[in-house]
Amino acid sequence: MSTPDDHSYSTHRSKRTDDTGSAAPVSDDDTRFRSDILMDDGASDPGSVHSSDSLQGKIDMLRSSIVYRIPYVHGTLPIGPNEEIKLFYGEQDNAHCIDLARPTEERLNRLEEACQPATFGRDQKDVLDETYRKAGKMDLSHFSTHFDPSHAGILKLVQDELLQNGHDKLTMELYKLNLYGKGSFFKPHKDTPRGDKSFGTLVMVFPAPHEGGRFVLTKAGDEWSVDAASEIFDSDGAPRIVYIAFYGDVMHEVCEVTSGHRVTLTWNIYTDCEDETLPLPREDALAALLADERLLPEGGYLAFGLRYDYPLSDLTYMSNHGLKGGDAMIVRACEALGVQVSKYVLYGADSHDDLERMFAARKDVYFMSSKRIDTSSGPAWNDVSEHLDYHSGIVIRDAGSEPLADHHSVETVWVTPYTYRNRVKDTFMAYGNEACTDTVYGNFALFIKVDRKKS
Ligand SMILES: O=C(O)CCC(=O)C(=O)O
Ligand SMILES: [Fe+2]
Repeated sequence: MSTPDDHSYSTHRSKRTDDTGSAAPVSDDDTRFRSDILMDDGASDPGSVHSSDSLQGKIDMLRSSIVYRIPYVHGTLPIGPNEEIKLFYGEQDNAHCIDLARPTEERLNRLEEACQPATFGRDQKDVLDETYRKAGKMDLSHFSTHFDPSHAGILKLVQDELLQNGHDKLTMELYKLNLYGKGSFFKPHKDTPRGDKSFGTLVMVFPAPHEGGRFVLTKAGDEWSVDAASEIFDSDGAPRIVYIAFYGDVMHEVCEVTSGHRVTLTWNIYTDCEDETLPLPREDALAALLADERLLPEGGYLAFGLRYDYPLSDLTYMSNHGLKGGDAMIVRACEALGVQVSKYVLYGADSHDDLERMFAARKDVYFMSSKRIDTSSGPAWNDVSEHLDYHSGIVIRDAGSEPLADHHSVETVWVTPYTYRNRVKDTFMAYGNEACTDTVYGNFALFIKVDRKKS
């Protein structure tokens, strides 16, 4: 198999961009961000340009050094003139073979007939709903092929782009064949994570002539699209394969195929990554900020909202080394500086009515806890705050904001916006007229403690 000849980026339509002009995710519906409350150096307007010497300038510098990369890689693989990509399918005594390098229409029609209607996962069930996904599929038990994307250099390329390292730490497993005839499509969805090591998906589109079937990816307000139909033949008409690999938390869609056959194979990508394989951080920006005594003069926390979704519902048990992209860069920067970074769960005014009352509905105040509220055991509580006090939760508020009247609170500077994407739901025992269960919601974020020991 030939090696990839390009991995150009496809059409990119940024719905929102940050002030550096990059495609970094910025404040979204699921984030809140107040960089306007840092008052000690007078830099209060988040839209203004801050000198690199100002405290706000240093915070901006750190934020922009945390690169949230394009969450997918895409390109084409040339197919040699004598190369065949044989795919066998069918039953004993009724087996067929199709060469996916140069499939004829007749063979594509036969393959289409052998496919089943494609189902998809909804509420932990496999459902058939042709208003959501109309396509043919063939499970692995019904076909086989010698084609292996890692031999074609794809594994290395995906690692370099999505893991940003040169070591072999990802693995791929062939998952399915999909065939989209005229009128077929798959509406926006995220792929079901297959275990804790789930990293993403690789889709390969083979050179079966078709029109339509654009592949659209969206993440944090940005949108990209790959028009494989126009890429499966080069300018001389030679066939090639189009590949698209993306992180598991990227929403994607196959637009309607208007003619021909769109044939894809998909692979699940798994990670076994260790910390040394993760992206290199700009630890100097973090060092400069931490060294600035104007930052949190009374001590407090630097906080970072998580920008990626994680397959584990309980991030407590996931090591920091399982984080991705820009989230992983924060951890690497801290490790390079010997600074501890911790994941905490935040419970705010929107987590529970008790907290809304306690925090006077303020959106910048949270109970911060190293543990999720323990649902399974323990005594019943009069209210959520007692519960959190028991777990040594501390109250944080945005730096420079009004202290709370009834609770000691610690100042926090958010470097990247708080997000609601890794939300946990816990039930606990509460006292009412009768003992009953109650529900509280929390979100994970990353924190660096800033100590200011007074001499
Ligand atoms: O066939 C494709 O292009 C993508 C299919 C897909 O998204 C899936 O099977 O989850
Ligand atoms: Fe998918």
